[in-house]
Amino acid sequence: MEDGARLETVDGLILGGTILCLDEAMTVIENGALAIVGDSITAIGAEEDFRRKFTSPNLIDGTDTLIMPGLINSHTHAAMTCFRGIADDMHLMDWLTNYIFPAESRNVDEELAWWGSLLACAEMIKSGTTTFCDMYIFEEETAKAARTAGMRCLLGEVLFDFPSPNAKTPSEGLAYTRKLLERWSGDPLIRVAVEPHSLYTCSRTLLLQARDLAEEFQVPLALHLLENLSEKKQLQKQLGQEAVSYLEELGCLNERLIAFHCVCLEEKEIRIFRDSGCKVVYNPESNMKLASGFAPVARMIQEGVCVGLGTDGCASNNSLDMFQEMDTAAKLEKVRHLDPTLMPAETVVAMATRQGARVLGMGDVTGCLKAGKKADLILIDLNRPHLTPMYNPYSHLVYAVNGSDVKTVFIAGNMVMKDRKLLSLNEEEIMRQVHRIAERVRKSLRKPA
Ligand SMILES: CSC[C@H]1O[C@@H](n2cnc3c(O)ncnc32)[C@H](O)[C@@H]1O
Ligand SMILES: [Zn+2]
Repeated sequence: MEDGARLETVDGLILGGTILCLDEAMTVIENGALAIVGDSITAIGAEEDFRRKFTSPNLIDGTDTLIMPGLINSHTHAAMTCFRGIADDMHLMDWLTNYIFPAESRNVDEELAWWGSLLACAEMIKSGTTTFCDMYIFEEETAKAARTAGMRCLLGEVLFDFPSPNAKTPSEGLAYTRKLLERWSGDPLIRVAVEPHSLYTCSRTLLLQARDLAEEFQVPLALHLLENLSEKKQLQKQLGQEAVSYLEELGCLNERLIAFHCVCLEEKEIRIFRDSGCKVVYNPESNMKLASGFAPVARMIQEGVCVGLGTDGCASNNSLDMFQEMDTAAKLEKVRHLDPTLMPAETVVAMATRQGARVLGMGDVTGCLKAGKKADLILIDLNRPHLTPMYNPYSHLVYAVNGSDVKTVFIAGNMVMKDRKLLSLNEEEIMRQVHRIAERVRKSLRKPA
């Protein structure tokens, strides 16, 4: 519009700041501006132009901020915030079978799933995550919590051969998943996946039923895969073949498969994953803490596998801060191969945004800033000593920024945090409730098994 002409009113308008679009061209706009209408971005451009074109009742000053797509935590177990620090410094199978599974069977109920998921949402929004992929127990509670928080989510009830606190049999787990799929169908923020836990906890029959359900609803099929060498060896013995060839035989290898961890994926299997469009989520902090090993992440990316980034749950990380995860993701491959050129900052930021969205089947919706995409974005405060000066914004995001530098967060056009104040959640009340739940968890640990 020309000077003097009427300004167009938009629902939200950010003026000023450096915008990182994270589109294919990795567009960066200095002194940028962004307009929001409804749940979507309608325009991105120069501050100078936008001041002459737009006005809004919700004007945000972006000066001295980095504006980027909200981060995507592609693998977590949200309600496990209630088990943060419950058992550390042990091997995966010891940790899982002797500590985590028993603690879960004694304590996980709808109440824990609800408050634990709300706490996770609070932690994630406060550290810049706008979308997460979840696997846990009583996922209806997680869905409702994410909806309350205003977060975008792909989630699924965990499926096991053995009873979970929510499903006495695998059939009950599948029926619960079907209900989730039906109930949340068409929701603007919540999507449902079918999520068998792993190849070592699910029978062939259960995996085939899970595959069929995912096929029927055309949704992702997500599972833990080859998390460490002992799992690989156990599966070789149990199945008489490699895990990936077993998944191939079961007809699970397609563009809807999401495999978490993949520490022990071989070269040949990386190419099979690429050719069948399977997606991978890299969890470096969990892999380090449980000493699971080094996933061949740089090789997967070089070969063209779509790889996202995830924190895993709060009992194996023990934080949901994706900035911390990006820092580790960038450094671990460097030290492993003694090659500092591996996993450059731009690649890691793309994993936590655009590629994460593709992994979750949401590439058309979120993961980059572009007109037409949903307005899922964060503003990072640069006016801080540890972020001064800034030569390269990607370097800053990976090596210098931490979650508490996130100032303001929009998801689907709604402001869910402003100037570090959560607008969709009551942080104090959530922490109070989780303290209360932790008391009963603590007592249950003192009882003999
Ligand atoms: C995640 S819901 C199902 C089940 O998985 C357990 N779990 C948490 N983290 C991991 C991991 O890294 N590998 C395997 N299983 C994991 C969780 O405690 C639940 O019981
Ligand atoms: Zn996990």
